[in-house]
Amino acid sequence: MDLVDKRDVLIGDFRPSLGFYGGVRVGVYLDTTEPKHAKIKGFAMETLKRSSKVWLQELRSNLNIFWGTIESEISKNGAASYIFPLQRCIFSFLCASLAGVDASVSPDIAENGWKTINTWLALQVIPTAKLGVVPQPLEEILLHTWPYPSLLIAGNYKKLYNFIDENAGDCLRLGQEEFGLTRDEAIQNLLFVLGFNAYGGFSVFLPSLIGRITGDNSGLQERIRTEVRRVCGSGSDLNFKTVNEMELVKSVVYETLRFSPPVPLQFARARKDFQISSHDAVFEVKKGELLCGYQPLVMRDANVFDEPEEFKPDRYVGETGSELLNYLYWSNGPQTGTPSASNKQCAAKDIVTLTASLLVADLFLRYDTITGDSGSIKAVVKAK
Ligand code: HEM
Repeated sequence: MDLVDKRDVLIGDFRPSLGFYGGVRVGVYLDTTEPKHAKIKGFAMETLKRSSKVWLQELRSNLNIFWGTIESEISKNGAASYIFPLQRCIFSFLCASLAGVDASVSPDIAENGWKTINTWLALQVIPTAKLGVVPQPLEEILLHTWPYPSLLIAGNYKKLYNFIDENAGDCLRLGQEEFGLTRDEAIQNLLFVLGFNAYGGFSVFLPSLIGRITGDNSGLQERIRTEVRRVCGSGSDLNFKTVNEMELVKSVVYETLRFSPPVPLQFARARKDFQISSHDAVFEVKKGELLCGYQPLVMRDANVFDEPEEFKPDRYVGETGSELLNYLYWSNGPQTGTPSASNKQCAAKDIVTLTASLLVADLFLRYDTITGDSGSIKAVVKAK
C-alpha cells in the first residue's frame, strides 16, 4: 500500500453522498494510513470470526426456505425467477450470522429490508455503473450526470438503522468496547458491511454461480454430485471441513470468480511517481493520478491462464491448479493473500468462497439435477 491511496475511491473519483451512511465515512472509503481504517476493518473481521459459529447453520436453514419457495413456484408456474427469493434468503442469512439478529423479530424488516437495500445500493452506484437499459449517449446524459440524493431512501434506511440499534446489541458492543467506535459508527459500518459488501457482493456472485451450474450441459452437474456425495456420503456431514475436501466444487467457485468477477473495477490514487510494468511494457504513473484495475482483463491473461476465454471447471484442481490462486484477484488481492488492517483486501476473502462452495454442495445433496440459467430455474430432480 506504499504506492497507492484508497481514500474515497471505492467506485472511482465519484463518492456517493455521506448521507447514505448518516454522515459517517465508513471503512471502505478509508485509506490504510487513516487510523480509523484499522479499527473498522478489525471490527468487520472480528464480527466475521464470531459469526462462524452460526454461519453454516444459518446458511443451510435459509437455503432450505429458499429452495422450498423455488420448488413451489416451479410446481405452480413451471419455472421460478429466483433473484428476489435469493436476495431475501441472503438478507435474512446475513442478519442472523453477521449481526446476530433474527430478521423476523421485525415483520416489516423481514419483508422489506432487502428491498430497501436494493434501492439504497442502486442510488449509490447508478452514477458510475454501466446499466445498458437505455442506449448511449442517453445513459451518460440521463443516468450518469448527477448524484442521487440519499433523502430518497432516508426514511427506510432509518428503519434498518433502528432495527440494528435495537437488536444487534452484542455486535455493536464489540465495535464500541473492543474497537473504540461510537455506537453510531458501529451501526453505520455494520450496515455498510452487511448491505453493501456482503449482500451486494453475494447478490451479484451467487446468481452467476447458480446460472453457470444450472445452465451447464457438459456433464459438470454429474461430476459435482459425485464428488459431493462421495465426501458427505459415509456418515460425514456437510461442514467447513468436508467442503474443503471438495476440489471440483471449490474449483468451479474460483473459476466463476475469475470468469465473472462480481466487483470488476478497482481504483486507487498514486501516492508518488512510479513505474508500473506489464509483461511487455513499462508505464509512467504520476503522483495524484487515479488508477483503475479492470479484473476481467487481468484474470484473462493468456500468459497465466491456459485458454483464458474458456470456463474450465477443473482449472484450480491439483497442485499446478492451486498455484493459479496467486492470480485470482476478485477480492482486491490474490486468493493466497491475507486481508489485514494494513491492506484493502476483502475482509471475507475466505468465507465468501467457502459459503459459495457450501451452497453448491448443499444443492447437490438436495437435487440430482437442476435446469435453469442466471435468472430462473426451470426444473429440479430431487435426490433419490
Ligand atoms: C461475493 C461477495 C463479496 C465480494 C465479491 C466482495 C468483494 C470485495 C472487494 C472487491 C473489496 C475491495 C473494494 C475496494 O477497496 O476496491 C472488498 C472489500 C471489503 N469487503 Fe468484501 N466482498 C464480498 C463479501 C464480503 C462479506 C461477506 C464481507 C463481510 C464482512 C465483506 C467485507 C469487506 C470489507 C470490510 C471490505 C473493506 C476492506 C478494507 O477497507 O480494507 N465482503 N470486498
